[in-house]
Amino acid sequence: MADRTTVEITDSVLAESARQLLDELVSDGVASKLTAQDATLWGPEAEAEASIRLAWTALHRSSRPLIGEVESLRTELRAEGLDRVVLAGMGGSSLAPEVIASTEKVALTVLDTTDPGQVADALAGDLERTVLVVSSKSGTTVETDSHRRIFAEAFADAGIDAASRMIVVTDPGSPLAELASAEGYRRVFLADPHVGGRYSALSAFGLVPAGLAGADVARLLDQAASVAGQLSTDSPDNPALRLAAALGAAHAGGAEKVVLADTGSGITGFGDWAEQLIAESTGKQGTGLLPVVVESPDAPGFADAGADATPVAVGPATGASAVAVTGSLGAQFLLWEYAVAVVGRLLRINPFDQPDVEAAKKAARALLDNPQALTSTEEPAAVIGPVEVYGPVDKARTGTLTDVLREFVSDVADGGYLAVQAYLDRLDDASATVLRSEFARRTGKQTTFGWGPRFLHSTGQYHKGGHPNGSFLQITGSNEEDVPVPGRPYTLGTLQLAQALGDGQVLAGTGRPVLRLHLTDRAAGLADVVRAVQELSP
Ligand SMILES: O=P(O)(O)OC[C@H]1O[C@](O)(CO)[C@@H](O)[C@@H]1O
Repeated sequence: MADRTTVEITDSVLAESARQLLDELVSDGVASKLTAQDATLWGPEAEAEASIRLAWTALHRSSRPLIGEVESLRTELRAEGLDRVVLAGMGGSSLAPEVIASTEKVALTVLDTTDPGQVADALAGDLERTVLVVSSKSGTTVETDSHRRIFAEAFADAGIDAASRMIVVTDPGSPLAELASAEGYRRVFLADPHVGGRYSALSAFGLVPAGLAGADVARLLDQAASVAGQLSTDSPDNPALRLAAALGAAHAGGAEKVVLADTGSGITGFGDWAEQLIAESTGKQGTGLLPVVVESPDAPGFADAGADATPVAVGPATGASAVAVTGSLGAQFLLWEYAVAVVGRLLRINPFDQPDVEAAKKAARALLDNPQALTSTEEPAAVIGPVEVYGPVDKARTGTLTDVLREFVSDVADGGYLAVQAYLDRLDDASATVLRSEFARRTGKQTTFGWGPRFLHSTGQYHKGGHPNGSFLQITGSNEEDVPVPGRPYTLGTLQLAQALGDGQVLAGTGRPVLRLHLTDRAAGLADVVRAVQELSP
């Protein structure tokens, strides 16, 4: 793993335009003020929120006591034969531990889905060996609460004392903290409430699940500590200021997309974590940076990035990258957090709120309260084999799936983007991910891919609040089996559909184009959709 933490701006034009911003950031003392948790950096409107969101700058120190606590709990659990860790958590409550665990190659089953099949597969694992980490800062997130209910019932059905298998990470005083104490859950880790979800990688939210799964969390904090001094220095060599200046200058020049490719960082899946940090922090008030996570530096969107995008290497620079960021995982977490907070200042937005996420949650809740709305009225505009088409398509021109998609992509704005949103099983339906590169190659448009509802807690903020130039392709699927949510009048399948339709309504309500393809047979439908995209002209 590359240990030296650097930000190299290899594109000379970008380097030149970043220089002025960098000088301003240095002379304004932004790095030292951020380290000192100065809440005035984002203007008066953001000050109240910022004043309760900046403790992450010190987590490499303040999280130290967790190292021993996590290690001793892990030892205790292992001694009881509990070595399978399942994590229920959305967005900031699961993305960091997933990257940490994958990078260290330790097993962690992450549940950030409402797909009934995927949850059923996790339930079918060996419950005798399982602990469930329930992570939620607010303690109210519907997906996480559903997973907790489902696992509690499954443990009980298997004759296992559920409370003894529940480990909670939450903010003090949250409904989850109260429930955990009322139910006598095995262990509650209370996190620092002055750290927001997407800045919580080095807090209990990142460290507890990853550490219980076997990751070396002390090393992670050491890595972050090793770069903290550099990040707090008001100097043009400060890597976070360099990254912020490069991204800010690129945005000012019309490149609002940040295309992230791993170029040999030694980190697995860093883009998925960075995606939430960038999109939820900056994508609001009609502005922001859209993260586009691609498969490799050769993938479409990176090597052929146009004027609307900046190719950023996570790892050493390549011929195509404009910016390259190297460093160990702990160092990169802290570096990107600093950089994105500083980009918030450059874009004049509050990087610590997510105002448009709530709209989709509200729409989903309304649909759950009126479940007939999910099943009854809407007729598909077309049914093409195992694929139902929903949306404003021209029926006269929709003979084949390729026709439908051709019409849809022809409307993607110039310099806009296409977002593929798959409300499917990210393990069993993993082949859906090829749609990102297939669309990007054939349309020449920047294309993102997200699993629903996971992306709702990440790029979902940008989709609704960021630059209004996205087109949205939702993919939903029939469920062979469904999973009831104990104590709730709905199943996971109903919740999943309500989330897709709710977000679709909100997107469409802002005038953004939305097309939904519903797969009545997932495998056959996905194969047809992929084939149809491949038939679009390049
Ligand atoms: O930790 P919580 O409160 O369950 O929230 C999960 C995620 O949901 C969001 O609040 C909004 O989608 C994210 O910012 C957050 O990381």
